[in-house]
Amino acid sequence: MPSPSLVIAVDGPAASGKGTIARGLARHYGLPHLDTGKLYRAVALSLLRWGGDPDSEFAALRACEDIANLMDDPELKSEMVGGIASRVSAYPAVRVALLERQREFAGSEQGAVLDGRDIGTVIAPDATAKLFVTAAIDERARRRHAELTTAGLPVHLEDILIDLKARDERDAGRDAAPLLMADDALLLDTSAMSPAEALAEAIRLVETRLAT
Ligand SMILES: Nc1ncnc2c1ncn2[C@@H]1O[C@H](COP(=O)(O)OP(=O)(O)O)[C@@H](O)[C@H]1O
Ligand SMILES: Nc1ccn([C@@H]2O[C@H](COP(=O)(O)OP(=O)(O)O)[C@@H](O)[C@H]2O)c(=O)n1
Repeated sequence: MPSPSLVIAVDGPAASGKGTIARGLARHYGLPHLDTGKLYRAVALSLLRWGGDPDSEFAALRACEDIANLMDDPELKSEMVGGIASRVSAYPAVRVALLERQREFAGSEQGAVLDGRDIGTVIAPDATAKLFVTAAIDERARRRHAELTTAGLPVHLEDILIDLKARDERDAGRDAAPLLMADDALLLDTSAMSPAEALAEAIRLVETRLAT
């Protein structure tokens, strides 16, 4: 049985493997998992479907009202939606609109695993264990390319690389909750690891936190 309030924060840049690790940690410790990137992607998709302007904070805020039925939409995975998500997620009003449900999830009595960009810094600053997952940009681009190709989306590796670099810069450079490694986070570079090796190392790092 997991500790009743075990909360694990997993942050990192796009396609670093944080979602795979977060899902694996949730399975290992028997905890519920929230992929917070899906919330921002759903806002982006809602905006796209309705024809709202991503340059308008007001339009992006309106798009937040209409995301419940988009959470399992296959189009969420596209790099186009990811790119718009990284633009609308820079708006403070959008971050505030999505804050409470993430805090509630992180505060659940049964504990939780959340992955995103600002989990260890803003959403769950008191998390039991914080991991900052990263990987070399070329490796991340290869992984995302393989993922999207397997899903049947026609994409070019060079375009993915350009998109990921732009998204990294936007996510790290914004004023509102930028992508930032928390002071007390543990770094996990998965560049040369298989998914199974990365999960084993993540469990080892969480255990070191639980032991202290
Ligand atoms: N260590 C790894 N080695 C190779 N591929 C990986 C590894 N970790 C994840 N992947 C694959 O890379 C893609 C992106 O991983 P994901 O966990 O979704 O990243 P993120 O949540 O950081 O965007 C997925 O297709 C996943 O299966
Ligand atoms: N906690 C979070 C999660 C995602 N995001 C934004 O949402 C975008 C999509 O997030 P994601 O986690 O689905 O992206 P990937 O890492 O899976 O490519 C990111 O580029 C961020 O701009 C955020 O700002 N804060």
